[in-house]
Amino acid sequence: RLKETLKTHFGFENFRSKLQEDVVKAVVKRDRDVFVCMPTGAGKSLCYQLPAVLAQGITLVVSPLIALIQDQVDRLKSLNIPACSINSKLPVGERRLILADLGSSSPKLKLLYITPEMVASPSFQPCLTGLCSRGLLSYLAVDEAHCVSQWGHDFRPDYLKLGSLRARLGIPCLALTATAPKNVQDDIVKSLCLSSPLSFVSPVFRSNLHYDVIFREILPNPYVHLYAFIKKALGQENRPNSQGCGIVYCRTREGCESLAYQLTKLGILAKAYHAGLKAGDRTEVQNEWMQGKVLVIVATISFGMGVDKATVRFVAHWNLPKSLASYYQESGRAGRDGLPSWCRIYYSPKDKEQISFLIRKEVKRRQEKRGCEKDTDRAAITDFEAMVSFCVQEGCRHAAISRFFGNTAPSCAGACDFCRNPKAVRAQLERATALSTTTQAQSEAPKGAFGFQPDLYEGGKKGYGFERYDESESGRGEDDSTKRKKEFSELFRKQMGLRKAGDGGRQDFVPPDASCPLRDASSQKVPGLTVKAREHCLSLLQEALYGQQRAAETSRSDSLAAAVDVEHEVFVSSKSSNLYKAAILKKVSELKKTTPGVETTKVGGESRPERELRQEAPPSSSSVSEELLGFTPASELYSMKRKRVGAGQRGSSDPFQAARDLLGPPVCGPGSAEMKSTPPPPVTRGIQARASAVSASSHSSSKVDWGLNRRQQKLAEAAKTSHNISQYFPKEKQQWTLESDGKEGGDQPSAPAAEAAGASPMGSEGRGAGAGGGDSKAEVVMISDDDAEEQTRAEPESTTEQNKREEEEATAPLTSQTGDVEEKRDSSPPPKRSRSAGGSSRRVSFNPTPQVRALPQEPSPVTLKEAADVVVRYLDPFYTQGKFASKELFKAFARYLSHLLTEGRSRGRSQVRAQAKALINSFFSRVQRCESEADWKDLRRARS
Ligand SMILES: Nc1ncnc2c1ncn2[C@@H]1O[C@H](COP(=O)(O)OP(=O)(O)OP(=O)(O)O)[C@@H](O)[C@H]1O
Ligand SMILES: [Zn+2]
Repeated sequence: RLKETLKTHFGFENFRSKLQEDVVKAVVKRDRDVFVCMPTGAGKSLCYQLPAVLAQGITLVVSPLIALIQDQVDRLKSLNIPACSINSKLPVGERRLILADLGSSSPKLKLLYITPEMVASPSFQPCLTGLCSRGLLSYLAVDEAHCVSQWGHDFRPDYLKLGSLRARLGIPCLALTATAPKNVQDDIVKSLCLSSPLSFVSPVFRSNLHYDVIFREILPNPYVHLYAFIKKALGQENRPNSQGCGIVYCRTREGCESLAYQLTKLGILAKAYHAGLKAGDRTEVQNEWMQGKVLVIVATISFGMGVDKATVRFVAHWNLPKSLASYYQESGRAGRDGLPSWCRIYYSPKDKEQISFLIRKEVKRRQEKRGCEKDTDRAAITDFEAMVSFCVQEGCRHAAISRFFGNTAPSCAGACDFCRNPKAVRAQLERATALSTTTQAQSEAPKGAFGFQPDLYEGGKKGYGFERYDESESGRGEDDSTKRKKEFSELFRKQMGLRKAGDGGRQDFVPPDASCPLRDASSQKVPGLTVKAREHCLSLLQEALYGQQRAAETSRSDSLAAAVDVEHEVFVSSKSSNLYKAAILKKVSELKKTTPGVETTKVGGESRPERELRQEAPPSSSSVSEELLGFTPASELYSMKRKRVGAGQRGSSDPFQAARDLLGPPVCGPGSAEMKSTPPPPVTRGIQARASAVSASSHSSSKVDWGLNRRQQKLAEAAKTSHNISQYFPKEKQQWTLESDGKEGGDQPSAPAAEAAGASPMGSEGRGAGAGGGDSKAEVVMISDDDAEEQTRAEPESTTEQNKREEEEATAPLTSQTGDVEEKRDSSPPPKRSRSAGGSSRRVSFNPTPQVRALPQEPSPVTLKEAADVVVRYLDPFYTQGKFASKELFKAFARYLSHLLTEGRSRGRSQVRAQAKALINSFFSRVQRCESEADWKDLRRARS
């Protein structure tokens, strides 16, 4: 009967192994709990899926990742096996249907997949209790069961709740894992309350996997080395059309992008995959890889769980994995078809240092958070030590893995570099040692195993700084962030002090975590500025923005995206760590000033994070020096508001606010030494402040430009003599009046269009924080990189990990274009703008001229954003076809073209569309593949 079901339902003639058969037989008996530890790809899923099909009732399967679940459910559905999942991403309609089936007397469903969080969620309890009381549950299967163990490499606190679930359900339980050493196995049995389970544990050894380790630092050109390895592994040297493919794991998102680029440049089409990509992009890349259109995927560890591809011929690790257990799992994705496959680590001692630092940091943070130490705290350290040992040892790699999992050393038969050629391994080690001795000439000899200083580690629960799972860190309050900051600085100083001892100020930049959302996260452009400090500043900005945008119902992820932009803007224009911090601080306080109903815990008139930063910021006089150095104080920047850039500026903000500002007290301190000695009248200062805002927004950070255009000068003159300056705001008045009418919408794109353009909920208004119509800066921001992407690939991001977006590219300065745009704005009619309810209501209170409502509306020309929309749409297919050497180039080109199309006289939409199409087509008829910006230097001529 088993064989028959295996064939009719799963299409397999036989069990994959005797072990698989034995497990299935034991499970269908239903008289014992079962524990299964089988290598990756051994066919564990079938061990519960087949019994589930045969059983009366429903099998509840707990799995850690929604993506993994989705994959399994899709596979089962394709086999016509009734399976589904209830999770947070499920559309309401589908959820209702599933619950209806589960509530019926004889549900059709055979397998119900859920995450551990869902199992524990109150909303799921009635359904669970109903199923249980009606005796409709047949099995509880716990996949990736090592997540229940605090000794395991992927401990997941919610898995701990499964013990009580198991006791409550009273049905046979099956726990499955591929990566569980003895202590983890014991922990699983204990934590899941398995009662004297039948254990099926097969050795981890997979003879078809060939392991080796290459010391990256001694290679003349590591990229070329990797390229050669890939070529060889894919057999392309001899068989150009072989079906194989491979994975390169990188620790950071940035690393993925640049490595994919390097490989593609060398001739192997490789694409990056990481949580910073939009969901749609990730799916696209994964599909292309699954279908063999892209041979190499360069991914962070967010890729691979549940990916069942048999022909993975190699798995390379460009960076050191966090533990030997995870390495076994990740490398085990190779050779699932049983054919020879290659697993390589590009080892680097620098990498080791950085990762061990991150591990220690995370360990310490968690310990402090918990307030005590635990026995399991050392697990993270020892697992990482085992990983390092695997790389730097002189011994069989397979034996190292087997020993780690408690198996006896297998007969490797040349399936690792050491067993194949021990001399070469030794020679490599010697060369690496010699190299490190040279570079660290005077430095203190590292203590402890593999250069660690064990007493510094003091254990750790689970964190490595780059967890696999999307574990929510919600609830981390201000207190915690303060603590983290302190702890980080302490640990950092201590570590760096230790490392620097005697080595003459070696580079001590701590690299970003894999999930670091900062743009240009690895850049060391600002001396002394740490990634951590930048992250902290980002969180302050995000909080401020979130508070400000709440009225517009902007989500946290959007405020993060906006914060990333602002932070990056400050970062690129800062020359020292202190100036950077001061600029951030000002931005934060400025944002808070404009936040309706600010909810910050103020201590002594200042919020805690602000105070904290201020302690590190330069004295207040620095604002003067900042300006002299070319920095514009944030109070003048209004970067998150629509900036008013002088009267008549198209789409500029509330005229009354502007007038009030202009006539009121000075906005900020003096802007230059010259101004300091002869302060101009307030109105001029107000305008100057705005002029400086334009200057800053144009990224002309090297000088403060006080030049006013004619209109602005006129305005200043008028303001000196009269308070009636409204004549200079006719268009704005019209705009304001329409807005104050309470109409939301105006010229805003329709909802789907806005979404497609990346405008919802953080499109043009989102970035402006509901503070007014679009100005030139806002327009520039609008077609900044992430918007450009969103225009074609708008997809909601929902998991925590997905929301941690990383913006890799620096926003191009666009200085010249900005100037062009501004010129045009002066003479072009203002577009109507929608604004948030919050923004609108604030302005209504200043409305003295409702009668202006009747003013005729002028037609709105195509805006920069709309042009960008069009451009990206036409350009995207070319990008997809690999016609751009990099994503940066694609974006730069899109930006350039958008500006080009909106330059000069205003155009209608269809005109812009036609021009964009013609220009792009003619460009690619001349240029085979866009390799540099020089390729489009003739485009302007082509247009004219
Ligand atoms: N009896 C069988 N005959 C042939 N193929 C099988 C058999 N059982 C399972 N497989 C196939 O083996 C592959 C691996 O199975 P599965 O995904 O269950 O592995 P796993 O042990 O869960 O691996 P991982 O630990 O990586 O999740 C799948 O493509 C599955 O369809
Ligand atoms: Zn070996």
